[in-house]
Amino acid sequence: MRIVGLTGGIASGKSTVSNLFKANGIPVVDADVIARNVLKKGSGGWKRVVAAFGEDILLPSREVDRPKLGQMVFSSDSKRQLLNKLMAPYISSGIFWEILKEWAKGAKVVVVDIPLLFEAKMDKWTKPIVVVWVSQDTQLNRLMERDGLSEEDARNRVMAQMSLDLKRGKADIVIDNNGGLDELHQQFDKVLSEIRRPLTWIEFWRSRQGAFSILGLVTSGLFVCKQLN
Ligand SMILES: CC(C)(COP(=O)(O)OP(=O)(O)OC[C@H]1O[C@@H](n2cnc3c(N)ncnc32)[C@H](O)[C@@H]1O)[C@@H](O)C(=O)NCCC(=O)NCCS
Ligand SMILES: Nc1ncnc2c1ncn2[C@@H]1O[C@H](COP(=O)(O)OP(=O)(O)OP(=O)(O)O)[C@@H](O)[C@H]1O
Repeated sequence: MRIVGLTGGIASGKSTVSNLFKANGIPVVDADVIARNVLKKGSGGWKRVVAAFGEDILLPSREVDRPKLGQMVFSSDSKRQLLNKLMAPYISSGIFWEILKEWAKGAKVVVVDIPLLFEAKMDKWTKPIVVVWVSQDTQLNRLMERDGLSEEDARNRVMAQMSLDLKRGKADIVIDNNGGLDELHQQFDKVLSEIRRPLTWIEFWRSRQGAFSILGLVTSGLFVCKQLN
């Protein structure tokens, strides 16, 4: 199986690109969705985060007040690192299980959309790595517009991540998303054909089909040996 890493910065356009993958029949594992489930009321992650940050971060429904927690962690490095440390094991195991589900369904290619792919050092598990890049001005403008944030809050969120220029340097494929959606679609078509190229042998052996082939080979090898003895 080919595990494609999709990353970028906040509001650089990862979800827009992952929707294009889904529309083309490629399954996407979304780390933001997994992280949201980790904070669902009563879950293990919720308990650890409430124990560390206090009940002040809860709404009357006892769900986490996400904007409030966001305000806290994006304006304090130490609080953000604490939240990352508490949630990381749940997020990485959630990603692992979602990939395993796709493997069991027989997917040959899966895209994992992880905003903090490099920061969390998960890049070693994915190949190729696609970075959705925009200039900092475009990023801030799109973030302020989409989430209704002040410039200061938007900057805090952008600064909480590795710079997009640094991520761009680590990419196998770069999507420049500064232009309009038409330009994005044109670049996406090229990325799609790259992602769909035939699997390498290693990727094939990692797929469900490959694993069953190995099992079949080993079983028939054992059978032949038994007949010879
Ligand atoms: C702080 C929280 C509650 C704020 O929730 P909110 O609904 O406002 O934002 P949302 O979850 O939609 O995230 C939006 C974007 O913020 C960025 N972001 C989220 N968490 C972090 C973080 N810890 N460090 C840097 N950037 C982050 C990502 O680019 C993400 O796509 C939430 O982001 C969270 O639980 N973060 C910690 C989990 C995490 O690391 N998520 C990233 C998945 S790898
Ligand atoms: N090429 C484009 N032209 C204009 N607007 C765009 C383009 N690409 C994305 N956008 C808009 O920019 C905003 C951010 O895009 P998107 O939500 O896909 O980013 P993201 O990287 O997934 O963000 P996050 O990290 O917060 O999940 C959205 O409002 C989206 O509609």
